[in-house]
Amino acid sequence: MPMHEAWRLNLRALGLYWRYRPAWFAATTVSALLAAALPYATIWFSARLIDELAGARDPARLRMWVILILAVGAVLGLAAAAAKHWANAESDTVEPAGSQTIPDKLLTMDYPLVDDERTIDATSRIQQSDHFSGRGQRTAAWAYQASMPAVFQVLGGIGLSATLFAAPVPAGAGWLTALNSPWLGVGVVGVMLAIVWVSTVVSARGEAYWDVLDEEGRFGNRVFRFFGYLFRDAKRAADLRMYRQYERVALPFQKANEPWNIDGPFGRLLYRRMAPLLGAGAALTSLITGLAYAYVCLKALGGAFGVGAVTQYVGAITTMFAGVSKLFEMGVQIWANGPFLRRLFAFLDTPNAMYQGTLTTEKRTDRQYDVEFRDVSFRYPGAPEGVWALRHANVKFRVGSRLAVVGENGSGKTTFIKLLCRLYDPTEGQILLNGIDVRKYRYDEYMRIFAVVFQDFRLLALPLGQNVAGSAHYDPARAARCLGDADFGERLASLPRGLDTFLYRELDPDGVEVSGGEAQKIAIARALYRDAPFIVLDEPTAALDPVAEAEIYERFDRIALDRTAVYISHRLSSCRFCDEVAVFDHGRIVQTGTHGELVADRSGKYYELWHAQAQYYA
Ligand SMILES: Nc1ncnc2c1ncn2[C@@H]1O[C@H](COP(=O)(O)OP(=O)(O)OP(=O)(O)O)[C@@H](O)[C@H]1O
Repeated sequence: MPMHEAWRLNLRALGLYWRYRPAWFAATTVSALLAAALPYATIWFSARLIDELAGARDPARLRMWVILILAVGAVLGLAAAAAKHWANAESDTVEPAGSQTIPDKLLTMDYPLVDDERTIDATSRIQQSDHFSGRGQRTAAWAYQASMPAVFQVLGGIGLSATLFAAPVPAGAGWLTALNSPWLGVGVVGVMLAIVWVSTVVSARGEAYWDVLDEEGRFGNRVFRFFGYLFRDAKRAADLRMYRQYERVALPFQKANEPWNIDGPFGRLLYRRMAPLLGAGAALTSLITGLAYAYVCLKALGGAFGVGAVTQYVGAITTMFAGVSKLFEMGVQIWANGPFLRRLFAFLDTPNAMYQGTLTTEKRTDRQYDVEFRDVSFRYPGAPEGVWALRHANVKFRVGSRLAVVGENGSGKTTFIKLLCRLYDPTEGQILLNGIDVRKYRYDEYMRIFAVVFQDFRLLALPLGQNVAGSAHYDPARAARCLGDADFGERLASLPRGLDTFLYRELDPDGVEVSGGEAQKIAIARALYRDAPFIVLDEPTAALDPVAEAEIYERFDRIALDRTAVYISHRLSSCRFCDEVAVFDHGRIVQTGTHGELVADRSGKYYELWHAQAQYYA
């Protein structure tokens, strides 16, 4: 990647931190300035002290230099420590900006993009680089942090060593007077710069391997992430034991796909190709100290300056060149970081394709929201041509009615719900709200019309009340009422801390482990608390025992009140409570009608499903 492109990307990455916390830049800069000033002050004052010792040895002046060395050292030391403390505190504060970038993007991405293979791959690679080599956003911050002291080191070094080249060797010093040639000074600096350059080029070759490693470890990292979480998930523990999943399935897979070990491709690259280059690059810079000593000592030998100045000049030159080589190294880091940032920004710049309308959704107390599917077809992104999850669906929801959606596995029921609440947009056809295409409404407002309990709903390891209300501040009486309506009232009464009881034990040792059915009731209560005009339950009773199921259905009319209710169920007996049933088969709505009408149609799908189920209960 061209250097200017790498710079642009790194500056853009710094912009992410700037937006989050400009004070971090100030703290880092001030801290770097003070940290660089301290050694130079010590070098300068020590040189004066040594000169005095080697010369007049005036006790008053010696005392003054000693006091100055101590005082300046103490003041600068304290100031540097305070600035470092400030900079560290700022770094801790700015750290979340680094880890929040991906979650922020994922939370605002179009839903279909979130589980897209490209998103999974991109986030996996970005996090892999971040954790493994620190490449990406954090390297940009780190390069800034490391460059600032180097800049001040170089400036201070120039200030303290400028007189070195000007100080002449007296005429009587024989061949050493040759050192007075300005070209020699230029030559010495030139050779030092050349050493830094060669060392930089060698290191750059080493650093370039990070990108190769990133590519090599691409799949291995996904394996690594999967296995990293495998054992931490307590919910997997039973399966792992029952089927000896780890020994029999996971371990062989892990072994076959593990690229990290020292003998694998990863180890070969990292230890045999990259490490020697980085080592050689670092070793080369030590030549600079040798050269500085040779030049300065020869000039001192010729009588250009006293012994005190030798310490000053050697100290100044080596510190300065350490700064120069650090700046070159940072240049390499910035360059090597470019491809990683390109991937990060390619991900962050992924455009949202779903149309975001501007119409506001009317707030109606009578809940008169007419929703209609008009010839809707849908194919999942990436699904092969001709594979439709939903085909030519036509449904008009009757306000305040109960619609049951039934059908075999994979017939398109959940897809239908996801389209209804606009997690996806139809591939063909339209969904209308009060006669207007739903795409034209503001997305957040449209979503507020629905309260959905998804099949794979998730609760948080936080207090029960907050789970139900979906908010840290809520109305406890309403939350308790909704839990009661969802048949969780008795269980709530048994909890000593009531609504304040934490669910699960991740965050509270006294948290309760709720059963699958209890979790489902809490999820239903959550949907009720939302008080949306549409309530949608995707297999609301799958995990409920028969008594609870009957309870829920009996109450359902009362619970749903004047809401339009849609629920998907595999237990067809529940359809008797509904005003209408839509039967799905291979992505098509093949029948609609009441339970009674559909059961009477002996040639229909519903009849087939009903009798298949009735057999089990006969
Ligand atoms: N995210 C997805 N990407 C690609 N295909 C999907 C995705 N989700 C579902 N499908 C496919 O779409 C079809 C319909 O799935 P859907 O989940 O709507 O069925 P369902 O009727 O709800 O099934 P079930 O009764 O098992 O819950 C299935 O063939 C499924 O494989």
